[in-house]
Amino acid sequence: MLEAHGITVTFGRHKVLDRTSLAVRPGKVLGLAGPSGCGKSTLARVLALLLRPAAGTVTVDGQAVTGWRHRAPRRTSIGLIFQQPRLAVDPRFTLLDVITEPLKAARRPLDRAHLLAEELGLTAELFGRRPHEVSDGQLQRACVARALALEPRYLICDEMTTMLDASTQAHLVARIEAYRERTGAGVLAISHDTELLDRWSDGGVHEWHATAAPAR
Ligand SMILES: Nc1ncnc2c1ncn2[C@@H]1O[C@H](COP(=O)(O)OP(=O)(O)OP(=O)(O)O)[C@@H](O)[C@H]1O
Repeated sequence: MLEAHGITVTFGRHKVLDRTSLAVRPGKVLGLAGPSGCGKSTLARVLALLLRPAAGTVTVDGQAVTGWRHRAPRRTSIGLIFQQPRLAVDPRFTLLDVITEPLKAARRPLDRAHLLAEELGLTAELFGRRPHEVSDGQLQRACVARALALEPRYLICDEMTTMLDASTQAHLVARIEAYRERTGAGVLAISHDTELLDRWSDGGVHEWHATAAPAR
């Protein structure tokens, strides 16, 4: 399980998360909905071990993350797909660079990148293009391929399809479902689209009504 226990995050005097807890089970999709600004993306970054909370712990398959200097295996066991792909990639990278980035960092063979790209519906002519030469949907497909490259045990999809058309959304969700079925990965699906979450989540939808503490 990927678990957050009593997570508190404060930006300046603004307490964004106040002792928040949540658990993503292997093989299940947990939906997370809630009003804009309530801290969903902040929690996603904490769970992906990218942001250290002021209090609370993250546990990955029973192992508490301590000290926040993760060894590579634990960090690579969680994949994060961001809402805005253009903010999530280096603008100098080609789509193939985007997909091979984690493989290079983990010193894994790069040939897998072509297969991943094909599975995500990217044709070879797109491999050499840079972010400004592709559509948002094509770039997000590359970001999903990047997130799956190291076969993470957990995937966090943070408003992954909000800005995309219905057919691209359906394709990306189907790819993640195929991955989940094959590997038994757990998925946290964050979205404003409660219809999508109702369709997608078999591990329940966590409706997060609590708004963040107001800034004083
Ligand atoms: N690095 C940061 N520094 C200061 N404030 C931040 C930072 N990141 C987020 N915040 C603030 O924390 C609050 C929660 O932001 P977050 O992005 O987690 O909300 P969200 O629920 O994901 O919203 P949305 O649904 O609109 O994406 C917001 O008020 C935001 O302005």
